[in-house]
Amino acid sequence: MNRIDAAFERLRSEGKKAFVAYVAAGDPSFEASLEVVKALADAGADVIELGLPFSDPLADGIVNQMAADRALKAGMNTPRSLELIREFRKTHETPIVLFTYLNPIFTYGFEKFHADAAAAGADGILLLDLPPDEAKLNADLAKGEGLKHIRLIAPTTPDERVQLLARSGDGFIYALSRTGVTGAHGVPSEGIGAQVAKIKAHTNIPVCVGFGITRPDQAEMVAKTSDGVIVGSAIVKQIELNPDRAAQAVREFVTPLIEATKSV
Ligand SMILES: O=P(O)(O)OC[C@@H](O)[C@@H](O)c1c[nH]c2ccccc12
Repeated sequence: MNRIDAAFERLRSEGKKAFVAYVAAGDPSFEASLEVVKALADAGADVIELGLPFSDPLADGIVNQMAADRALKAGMNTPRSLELIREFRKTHETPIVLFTYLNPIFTYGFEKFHADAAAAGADGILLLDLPPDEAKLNADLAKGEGLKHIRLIAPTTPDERVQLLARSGDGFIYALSRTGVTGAHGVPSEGIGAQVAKIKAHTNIPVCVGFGITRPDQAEMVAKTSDGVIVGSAIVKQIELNPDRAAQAVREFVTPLIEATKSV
């Protein structure tokens, strides 16, 4: 069974909510990033969203932009990102969603990318700038390789597209807590519960919420009204601030966030 499905099945049977952690592959270096990803898994993250660094990350705020930049400067690219997953898989089974934009995988080659990502040990893909209407090829390739195709739904997504996205969703739905780019600005509001309910009217797969979650009290609030909490920039900021002890800093930072998510 796909590791993402297995993780959510386990969480459902335990009555627990998911903690999904995002970092950029190769930030601040290949070796340090591998330690960070392992630290996230060891701290209890249920799913790791691994960003394949891209030079023009249009949906990312400054913290994630700088992380992608650090990774690219350290020599990260698509083959090295897949290599990082392969290394991680030697010791860990935590599911990995490979997040990126269309350009890097267009350059790499769609077919080769899906096949190589699956062979490396990825479990899902999230292609930010690929709308569902244009996604047939990638969705079919993902399916053929046993990869979950994760869909994003924004607060501004019109109702008929919420339905389309929710029904074509696979693994879990990523619900954005607000509009704009990734980062700490703009905290999630209680209104997110209504958005999650709207999505759940069309699908039985889990709905996780991300964007702007930085503190345990926010994680707890979001966990109460959804199936999982996604945190990115706040974790990435720890890498930025502690490049020489990134894994340890990340582990210390996520532990209370995971506890808050699991307290619900
Ligand atoms: O950084 P935040 O606000 O905690 O949001 C999660 C986010 O970083 C991660 O899921 C992600 C990284 N880049 C993205 C681009 C679009 C959507 C989501 C993402």
